[in-house]
Amino acid sequence: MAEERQAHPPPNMPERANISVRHVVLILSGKGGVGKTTVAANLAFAFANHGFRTGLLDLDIHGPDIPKILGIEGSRMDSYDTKLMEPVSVTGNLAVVSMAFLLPETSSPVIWRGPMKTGAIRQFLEGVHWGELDYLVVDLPPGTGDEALTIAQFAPNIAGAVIVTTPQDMAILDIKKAVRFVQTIGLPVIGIIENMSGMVCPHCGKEIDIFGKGGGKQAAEEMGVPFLGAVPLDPEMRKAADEGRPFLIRSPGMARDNPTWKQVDAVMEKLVRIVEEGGEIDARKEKMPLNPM
Ligand SMILES: Nc1ncnc2c1ncn2[C@@H]1O[C@H](COP(=O)(O)OP(=O)(O)OP(=O)(O)O)[C@@H](O)[C@H]1O
Repeated sequence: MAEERQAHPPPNMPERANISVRHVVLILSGKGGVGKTTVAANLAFAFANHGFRTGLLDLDIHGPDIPKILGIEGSRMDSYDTKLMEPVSVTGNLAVVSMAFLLPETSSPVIWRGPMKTGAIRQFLEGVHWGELDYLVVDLPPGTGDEALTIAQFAPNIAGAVIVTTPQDMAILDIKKAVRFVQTIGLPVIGIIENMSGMVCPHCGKEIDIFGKGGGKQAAEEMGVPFLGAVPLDPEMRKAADEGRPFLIRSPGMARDNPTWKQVDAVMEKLVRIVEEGGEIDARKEKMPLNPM
C-alpha cells in the first residue's frame, strides 16, 4: 500500500527522503507517559535481535529519552570521511539517531519552532549514514504534532503507525484520537500495543491490574485495527530503563525466558507478520548474538 501511495504523490507533496529502508514504523501515543519510548526502544532491540538491520530514530526532539534508555547517553554523531553523520551503534544490527547526540549537554533544552524541526527531521533521514535498513523505528513525541506530520511527508516506505496505550479508560479515549489522526494523514494503523497491562506482584506472585487490563484490545476491536499484544507493567523494565540497558540484556541468562520479554518478542513478531503482509518471520534469520554493554 505504501508503494502505491508513493507512486502517485499529490503534486504539492515534497519529495521523499532518499534512504534505503524496507519499512518505516512510526510509534506514537495519544498521550504522554504511557511507555511509548520504552516500547519503541525494546521493539527496535527485538527487531535487531531477530537479525533485521534496524534503525531507531528518536524524534522526541524536545525530550529525547532513547539514548538514556539504551545507555548511550553522552554519545555523539560524528561524520568521518563523508558528509553524512554516523548514527550511534548499539549492537551490530541496531543504529540510533537522536537530537540528544547533537546537544552540548544532556540537560540543554531545545527551543525550536516548527520549520527548524522540519529541517532537523529531514537531516536525520537524509544526512545520516544509515546504510541498508530492514526497519526504521521512529519514536514520536506524544500527541498529534508537527513531527508526525513531517515524517509522514518525508519518509519513504512507511508501513504505518503503531499506537501505544495503557489500559485505563482515559487512555483509550486518546487512542481513538490517535487512530483517527493516523488515518487522516493517510497512513495505515499497523496496530495497538497495550503497555503496563497488569502486573505480577514480585512478593506474592498474584496478578494485580493497576491500570486495568484489556482496554487496548477493546479499543482495537472498536476501531477495526489490529491488536498487536500487551506488555505487562514490570518493575524490572522500569529499572532497566533507569539504568540505561535494554530490558533484554539487563539480566543476561534469564532474559530469554522472561515473560515480559517474551511478550515484547511476540508483539514484534506479530508486527512483522502484518507489515510483511501475512508472511511469517524468516526462520533462517539467525538470532543475532547480543552485545552486552
Ligand atoms: N511495561 C513497563 N513496565 C514498567 N515500567 C514501564 C513500562 N513501560 C514504561 N515504563 C516506565 O514508565 C515511564 C515512562 O515511560 P516512557 O518514557 O517510555 O513513556 P513515554 O510515553 O515515552 O513518555 P513521554 O510522554 O514523556 O514521551 C518510564 O519510567 C519507564 O521506565
